[in-house]
Amino acid sequence: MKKELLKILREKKPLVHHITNIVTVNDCANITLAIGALPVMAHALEEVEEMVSAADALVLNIGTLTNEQVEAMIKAGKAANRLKVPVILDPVGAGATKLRTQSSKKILEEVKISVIKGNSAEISILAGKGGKIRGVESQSGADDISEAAKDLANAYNVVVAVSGVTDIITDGKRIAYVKNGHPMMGTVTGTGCMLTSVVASFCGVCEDYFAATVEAFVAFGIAGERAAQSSNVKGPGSFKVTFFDEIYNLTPEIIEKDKKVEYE
Ligand SMILES: Nc1ncnc2c1ncn2[C@@H]1O[C@H](COP(=O)(O)OP(=O)(O)O)[C@@H](O)[C@H]1O
Ligand SMILES: Cc1ncsc1CCOP(=O)(O)O
Ligand SMILES: [Mg+2]
Repeated sequence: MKKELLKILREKKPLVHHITNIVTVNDCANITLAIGALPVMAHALEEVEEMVSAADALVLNIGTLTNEQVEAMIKAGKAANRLKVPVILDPVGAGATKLRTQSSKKILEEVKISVIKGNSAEISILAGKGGKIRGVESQSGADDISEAAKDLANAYNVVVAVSGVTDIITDGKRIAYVKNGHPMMGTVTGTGCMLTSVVASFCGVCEDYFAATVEAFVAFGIAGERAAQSSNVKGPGSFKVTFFDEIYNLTPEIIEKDKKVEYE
C-alpha cells in the first residue's frame, strides 16, 4: 500500500490549504503541484474556514507570523478538526523569539495537530529539551533527539518529524530514520517549508499520518539526491530548478528502489 502512495496522491490530487510565510510561499505552491497535489494559499480571517472546508490537508507555517495570522491559523485549524482534515504544523524559528515559541504552543493547545515538522532545534525547544536556533537555522538539538521527538509526540498525541542529515519520524511508539537526502538541500532556503507541503500532500491521501510522513520524507530526500547528482547542477540556483524536476519525475518504483529507511 505504501509503495502506491505516490500513485494515489497523483490520482486524487489532494487540495492543500496553506497559511504560510512570505519567504517561500511560491516555492511551496510549486512543490505541491510538482508532487501531484493542488496548492491554495489563503490567509484572510474572513475566508480560512470556507477554504479549509474544501481542502484535504492544512499547512500552518509560522515563518513570518503576525498575531492576526496566528488567529487565522487557529480558526482554520479548528474548522479542519471539525471536518477531520489533517493539520500539519511547521514551527519555523520556534525558540528564536518568544512570539514564535508561544504561538507554536498556543496552536498546539488549541488545534488538534496531525504532524509537527521541524528541524532539530525547533522540535527540541518545543519538547522542552533545550536546543539552539539562529533565526530559522538549527544550531543544535537535544542530546537525545529521538527521545525528545517521542516525548513531544506523546505530549500532544501527534506525529513528530525532525528534519536533518538523518530525518526522524515518530508517533510516540513507532520510530523511523530516513537517510535519504543531500547536503545541497541545505543551500536553498525553503527546503524545510517545501517538505512540509509534501508531507501535507501525502497526509491528504493517507490516514496513517506516520506512514504518510515517512513516505513524504523519503520521496523528498530521493529527489534531493537525484538533483545533486545531475550534471546540470552548478550550485544552489540550478539545484533548486533541478530539484523541482526530480520531484515531478519521481515514480513509486524509484522510491522503492532508492529508499533508505530504518524502523526501530
Ligand atoms: N546535510 C544534509 N544531508 C542530507 N539531507 C539534508 C541535509 N540538510 C538538509 N537535508 C534535507 O533537507 C530537507 C530540509 O531539512 P532542514 O534543512 O533540516 O529543514 P529546515 O530548512 O526547516 O531547517 C530535509 O529533507 C532534510 O533531510
Ligand atoms: C528565511 C526565513 N525567514 C523566515 S521564514 C524563512 C524560510 C524558512 O524556510 P526553511 O525552514 O524551509 O529553511
Ligand atoms: Mg524549517
